[in-house]
Amino acid sequence: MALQAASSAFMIGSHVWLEDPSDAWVDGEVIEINGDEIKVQCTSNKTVVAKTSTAYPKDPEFPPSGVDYMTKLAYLHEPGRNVLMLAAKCSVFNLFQTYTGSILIAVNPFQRLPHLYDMQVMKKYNGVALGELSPHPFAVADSAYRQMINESISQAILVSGESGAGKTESTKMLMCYLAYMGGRVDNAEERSVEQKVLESNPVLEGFGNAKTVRNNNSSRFGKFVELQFDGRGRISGAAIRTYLLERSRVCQVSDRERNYHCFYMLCAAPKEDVDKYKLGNPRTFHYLNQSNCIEMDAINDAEEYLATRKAMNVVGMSQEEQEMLSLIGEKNQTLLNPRMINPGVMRSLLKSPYANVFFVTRDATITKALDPIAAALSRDALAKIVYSKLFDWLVEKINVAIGQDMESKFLIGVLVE
Ligand SMILES: Nc1ncnc2c1ncn2[C@@H]1O[C@H](COP(=O)(O)OP(=O)(O)OP(=O)(O)O)[C@@H](O)[C@H]1O
Repeated sequence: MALQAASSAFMIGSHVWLEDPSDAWVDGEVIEINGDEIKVQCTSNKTVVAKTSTAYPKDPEFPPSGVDYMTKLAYLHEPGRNVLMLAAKCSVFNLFQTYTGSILIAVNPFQRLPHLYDMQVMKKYNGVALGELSPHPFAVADSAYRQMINESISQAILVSGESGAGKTESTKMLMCYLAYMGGRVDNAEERSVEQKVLESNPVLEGFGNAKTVRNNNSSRFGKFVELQFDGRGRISGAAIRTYLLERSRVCQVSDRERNYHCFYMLCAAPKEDVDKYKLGNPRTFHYLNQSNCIEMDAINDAEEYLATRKAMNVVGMSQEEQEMLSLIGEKNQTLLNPRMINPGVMRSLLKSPYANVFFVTRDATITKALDPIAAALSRDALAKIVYSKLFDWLVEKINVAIGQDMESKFLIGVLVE
């Protein structure tokens, strides 16, 4: 949000922000006004002449330790926001989070800060009104939980922001807190619903996340996580609804980005699996080698493969179902309804450089040769459909494993857009 001051608002002595090519923003005091230009004595001691239209007013009272609430800022504009974030980074506890009204604005810290999200911190936020303690995702989750209990109304939390802003991480924190509040303690032997939701994440991320220019682990789908509660506020079930998976990525990858993680994981699987599924170097696959980015420093595909297989076991996927997923590399037909498509025909269709369009009538099979471009387009269209069906199937599988409670009294939904 940018509220730019009218040029006439500046007087000699006004405090202003000016954009600076090396320091991003510099602040100072107006010492001269000449028509539409102002001369500013900067706090860094240099003197700058700038157009009044490019200057932003500065709040001289802004506390160097920062503010908890954005609404406490006199001016909401780009330099003010930057200063706020800088101040937030410097403060002792209130790292990277602020409120504007009842909306929490969380800035991606790009570093792990476990001391801000551990059990002790959860205990601290339990039952405390929003705004009493420092801004935190736990405070938002607590407020939703309390309102659900006190007013007997289901709640929804919207997590919004640009790619890489930290939506997925914030959602995990919200889930952890809600799990802490509504966790079942009656059967310690059995894994709880909330545990299953969190444990299913690696599977969902393996097939729905990819490296983009902005985020090494970008979710390429929208998600609505529904936590269901009984009348006593205990979690009784959960469901994950996904929407708008980015299908084009399956067959088209820009440079510096990657296809979905699962493809690289499969290629980095232990040798016996690679041989079994007839996989190999990812650079030999057209859907993977369109981009130069194959390996990533931050992600070890071989380890991720094992972690994902483990998570598949945890969410209750049988060995046979896992094998079926692995076969996507070579035999797409296994994922299609076998009554509709003959596996042998499909194999020859996909392997042939001149794929055929075919129609099966009661009396005959009619085939028509496609030119290579049309054949490649058909192949891509098929791959996209197969992949999105696979993803939907996976989500359904996860939901069965987690267990929905059709009788639940309330729910708290977390929508990640
Ligand atoms: N609170 C946090 N603590 C530590 N690291 C974080 C936090 N939030 C984000 N990050 C880091 O930033 C990366 C990107 O965050 P995240 O995946 O949550 O973004 P996103 O908004 O969900 O992006 P996309 O829309 O592309 O999926 C994470 O992989 C993590 O490394």
